[in-house]
Amino acid sequence: MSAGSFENSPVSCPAAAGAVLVEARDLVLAYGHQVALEASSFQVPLGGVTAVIGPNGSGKSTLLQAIAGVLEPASGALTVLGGSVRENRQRISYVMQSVVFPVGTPMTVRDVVRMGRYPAAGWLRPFSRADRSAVAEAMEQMKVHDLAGRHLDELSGGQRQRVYVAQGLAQGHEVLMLDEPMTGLDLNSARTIDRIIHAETTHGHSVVLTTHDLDEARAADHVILVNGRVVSSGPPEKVMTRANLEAVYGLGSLHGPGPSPGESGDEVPLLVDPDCTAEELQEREQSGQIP
Ligand SMILES: Nc1ncnc2c1ncn2[C@@H]1O[C@H](COP(=O)(O)OP(=O)(O)OP(=O)(O)O)[C@@H](O)[C@H]1O
Repeated sequence: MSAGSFENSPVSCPAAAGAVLVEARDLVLAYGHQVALEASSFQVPLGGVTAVIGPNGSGKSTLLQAIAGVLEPASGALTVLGGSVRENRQRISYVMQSVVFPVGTPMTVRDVVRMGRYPAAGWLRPFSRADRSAVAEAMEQMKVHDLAGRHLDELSGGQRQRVYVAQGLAQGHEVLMLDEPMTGLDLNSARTIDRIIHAETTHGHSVVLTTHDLDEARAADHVILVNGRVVSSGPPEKVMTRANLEAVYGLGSLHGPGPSPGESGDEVPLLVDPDCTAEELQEREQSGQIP
């Protein structure tokens, strides 16, 4: 499914106007000496859905990891929820792109979802009634309660993805961060996650997700376009301009003869549907469907 909607309804419980979820100043992110995100300054508003888009390897996951406190900035300043990432870490749930448990790990769905409570409950404290009900509710929300006793190994990729999101929900949070939550999901699973995203925002929570689906990004409240740095950050209509998308996805070759957009001020007709996803465009380009 192209989520593309977040159920298409307005956020019913928006955060205070002007409130800020993330503030970055000259933020540089790196793995050792390898810089993944060059100096970038941007803001993310509190509340609603923020979509992080960009080509493969452009730094989307890296950016999420930094906001979630998994990766320390190499330099620059990063504040989340008005304070340091460290002090606000527990207010953020982070669901990785592909949580990797080694094959054969004897963990059930329930075990994995329960792990979402550990940051709050600690590893040693016995589970309280509130912990148990948070786990049960998260499994119900993500429709994995029927699978509670099954081992992770026995699940399909889409079912596993729903379990990981349930783990994030069980944590209890103000900010839910999802790395490519819709990738590889069938229509029903994608709808389930779409509904959750919508429900989160109606409760005044913020959702930050990465996606390759440009329709999904267009349905977001805020978009961050990355390509080794934050190229643009703002409302979708400001960020997802044809010029920006072409510059980042390198779609110049998709145009017919004539000046590049922006050179003449005229819109140049695209040879492909501008609404197709970046992945679809890449596939068509590779298969020679697009000159
Ligand atoms: N653990 C790591 N160690 C070293 N380099 C890494 C690591 N993780 C990512 N990188 C590099 O950092 C850059 C950004 O990677 P990142 O995973 O953030 O991209 P992405 O936009 O999320 O990509 P994709 O769309 O393929 O998921 C890439 O050049 C990648 O090779």
